[in-house]
Amino acid sequence: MDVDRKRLSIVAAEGIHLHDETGEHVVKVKACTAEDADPADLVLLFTKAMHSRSAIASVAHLAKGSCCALTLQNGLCNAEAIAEVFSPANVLAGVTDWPADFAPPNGVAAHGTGHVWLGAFDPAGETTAQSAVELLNAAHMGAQHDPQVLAAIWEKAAFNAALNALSTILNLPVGGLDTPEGRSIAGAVIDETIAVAATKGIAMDRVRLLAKTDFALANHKAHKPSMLQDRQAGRPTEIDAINGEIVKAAKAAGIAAPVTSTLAALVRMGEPGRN
Ligand SMILES: NC(=O)C1=CN([C@@H]2O[C@H](COP(=O)(O)OP(=O)(O)OC[C@H]3O[C@@H](n4cnc5c(N)ncnc54)[C@H](OP(=O)(O)O)[C@@H]3O)[C@@H](O)[C@H]2O)C=CC1
Ligand SMILES: CC(C)(CO)C(=O)C(=O)O
Repeated sequence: MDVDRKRLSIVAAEGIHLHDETGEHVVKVKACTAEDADPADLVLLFTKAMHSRSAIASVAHLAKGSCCALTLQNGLCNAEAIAEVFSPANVLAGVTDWPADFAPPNGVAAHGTGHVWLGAFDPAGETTAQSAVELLNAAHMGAQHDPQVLAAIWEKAAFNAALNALSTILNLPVGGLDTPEGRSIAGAVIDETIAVAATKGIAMDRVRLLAKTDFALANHKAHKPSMLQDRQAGRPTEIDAINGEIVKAAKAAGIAAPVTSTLAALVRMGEPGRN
């Protein structure tokens, strides 16, 4: 499902052209707008975070019976947006580190393999979360059920608040951040986010998060984070849903998050319409 009718008609006619390390694959799919969508077992919300509310509202007619909705988007508050439309027991949330770029008009360029970690938004949804894991693994997505998925979502937000924001400010792919300065700024954002999450009772795993950051710096050197892709295409970024939500939570808890907040301000200064 998409909002762009021209793109939908190309995808419907020619399929999605997926380029990965094994070559090019053409995947035929039914492509349609939300109003033409058939009843579904699982809806995956994969817009940018600022479009979550409108996208999920457009599929409200699918939120019946046991139909579930899963977000693997970056940022905080996407699952909450889904839960305004779907019953909380049918909301699944998680994160992914699969790196990919949209290759217009109907292509996707994948830059290496990745994983998915997902869990239930409400304890009543844990069995459904397991079924979603099995479904994604039938498509070799490297999915795992994570009963502490809120911590994983905050860890991903910390990762993105550091690397996506820095990469966007510097106009450099991930490999360009692999300097002592880049690592030090990323480490400060990670520590600030851990402190904010702790005030909400969320225990982030600092060692795991630093290891993921190291892995990205070493292995995803050519990847342009989605925020940088948005900036280069002249689109608004997800800065409010990532750094912005961390800073908002820090303020609510009465603690400082100066590095995360400064990166947010620098990214906002370059948003479309600001200059
Ligand atoms: N790219 C990556 O490698 C990764 C991305 N993510 C996260 O995944 C999410 C999606 O990212 P990505 O795929 O890169 O984003 P893109 O911007 O490439 O794709 C989002 C698509 O959603 C469309 N869209 C906008 N509004 C609606 C709507 N109301 N209904 C249906 N479709 C809509 C957009 O259309 P239009 O272009 O016309 O606006 C666009 O085609 C983001 O949260 C991102 O941070 C997470 C991990 C990796
Ligand atoms: C690909 C990945 C995991 C790292 O940059 C990402 O989340 C993004 O690009 O937004």
